Amino acid sequence: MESYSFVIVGGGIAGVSCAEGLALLCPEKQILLITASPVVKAVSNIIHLTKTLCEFDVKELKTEQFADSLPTVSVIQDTVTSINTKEHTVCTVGGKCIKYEKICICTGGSPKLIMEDNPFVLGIRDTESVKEFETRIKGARRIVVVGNGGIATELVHEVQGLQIIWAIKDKHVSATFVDPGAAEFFQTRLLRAEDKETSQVSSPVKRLKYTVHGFSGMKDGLGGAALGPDWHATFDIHGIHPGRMVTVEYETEVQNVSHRADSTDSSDESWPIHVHLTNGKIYGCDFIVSATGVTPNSSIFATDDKLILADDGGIKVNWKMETSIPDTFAAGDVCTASWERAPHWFQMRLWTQARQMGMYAAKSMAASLAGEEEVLQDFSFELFSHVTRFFGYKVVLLGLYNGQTLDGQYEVLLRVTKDMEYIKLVIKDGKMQGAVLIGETDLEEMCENLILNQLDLSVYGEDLLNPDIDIEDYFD
Ligand SMILES: Cc1cc2nc3c(=O)[nH]c(=O)nc-3n(C[C@H](O)[C@H](O)[C@H](O)COP(=O)(O)OP(=O)(O)OC[C@H]3O[C@@H](n4cnc5c(N)ncnc54)[C@H](O)[C@@H]3O)c2cc1C
Ligand SMILES: NC(=O)C1=CN([C@@H]2O[C@H](COP(=O)(O)OP(=O)(O)OC[C@H]3O[C@@H](n4cnc5c(N)ncnc54)[C@H](OP(=O)(O)O)[C@@H]3O)[C@@H](O)[C@H]2O)C=CC1
Repeated sequence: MESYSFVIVGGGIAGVSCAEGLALLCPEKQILLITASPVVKAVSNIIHLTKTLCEFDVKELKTEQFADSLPTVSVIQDTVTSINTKEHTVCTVGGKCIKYEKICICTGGSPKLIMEDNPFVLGIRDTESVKEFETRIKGARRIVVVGNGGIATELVHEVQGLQIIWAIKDKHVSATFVDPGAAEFFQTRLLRAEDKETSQVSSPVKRLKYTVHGFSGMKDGLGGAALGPDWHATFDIHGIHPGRMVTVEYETEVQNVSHRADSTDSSDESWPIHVHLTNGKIYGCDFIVSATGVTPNSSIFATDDKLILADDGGIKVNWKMETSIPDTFAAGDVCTASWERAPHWFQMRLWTQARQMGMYAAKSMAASLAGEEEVLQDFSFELFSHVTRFFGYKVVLLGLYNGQTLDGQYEVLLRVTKDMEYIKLVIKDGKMQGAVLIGETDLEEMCENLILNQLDLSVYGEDLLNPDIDIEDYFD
């Protein structure tokens, strides 16, 4: 039987970062990456904006290309069906059984759709699903987007040439990421009717280009690795009309859908599907995008011993990224951080965290193989940090940026310059707990430091955000 020191399951950012980390830390050990997808996702061109905040490009590499780049890493494209944790063996659909000493599960997540099996309900996760979306949108006049997180926020801004009904449970848009004030700040760009390409709001794509040649889909219907920054940039996601129109339906959910011709909406057109919202409105549309979160792929293969799962379905991991089963680690979207967290960090299923967890799992696995007891936790778990783009603006989120875990016991310092910047600082007992920085604020480094060092800022009061005072001078 083939045997490896380390086996990693999954070729997304978490699995690839884990493999790269192990190759670096244990150059004499053999590593195997098993992935259902024909391409793997690797990080490149990392730009550190602060200690914890970084931007990077994502490359899609064919499995052979990735294996060629690291001499001790082998890659097979296959689907894992079972892991025997006592025997330390992993078996695949392709009939392979492989022995390992340490294994890391990085199988990601799948879209959690509002209606599984309804052909008019699409989820977006990997290249294949965006291609399906691209095909469907070509002839579309109207779509209903359900969900109020990352994908929905990006879609309503990027999709052109058709009417979008955005149905959200909350009182404001993009609630997974921002507060009502920031949502208000986005409003002009959200409702702008003209074609984005002819307006000033589009920003150049600096990062990822997805080109997957000869990608003929996945074995066993398993999804590929998740998309990430700028995923929409290389797909043609235009409907048939010029411009676009977004109607937001607030505080509502989808009650049911019907295909009946007698379901009527306010238009006189005929539609293949009608969406009945809990607020009583009915919208006919060409299809529905369910951008309603992810379910961790934690139970897609058998294990002899039961992996303990968290309430959200993720595999519980401790601060060393160890699961409940010895020699079995997990990282990325599939796992749920179940250690006592630093006060300003929490888990969100993001690209950045998948990378940090994959790299850190590698460190832990290497130490475990070497019998080293002590592993220092990575600095990145000290502070939640995320940088992205919403509605054409740079968005930086730091620490408890929405007052998470503070039970409403905090103050907010705000500075808003219409169409330019939105800065929100979350302060408790005079100390900064979090920040939302939208636009080119250049404040990320200072805010990061102030959250980490918990300096008492009471004496500065509102001067902290006084545009006439260069507050960075205070803290040099
Ligand atoms: C449209 C979209 C946009 C996003 N944008 C951003 C963003 O701007 N910023 C950000 O930080 N995050 C973003 N994310 C989230 C980010 O992409 C994910 O959090 C991250 O990629 C998760 O990485 P992962 O390696 O844990 O999982 P995945 O990327 O899902 O990889 C899982 C891998 O496991 C393989 N696999 C699954 N089951 C098996 C099996 N049984 N056997 C073998 N292989 C298996 C899969 O084929 C895949 O290769 C976005 C996600 C989506 C869907
Ligand atoms: N730029 C970025 O950083 C991006 C990040 N991503 C990441 O990719 C992953 C997938 O994105 P996405 O699908 O948008 O997931 P998110 O977790 O970001 O958002 C899911 C949204 O759907 C809502 N929701 C859940 N169930 C229902 C339901 N039955 N009916 C109506 N609304 C519902 C959630 O509300 P509630 O929370 O109240 O349940 C939430 O608003 C996430 O991990 C996300 O963080 C994706 C795109 C861009």
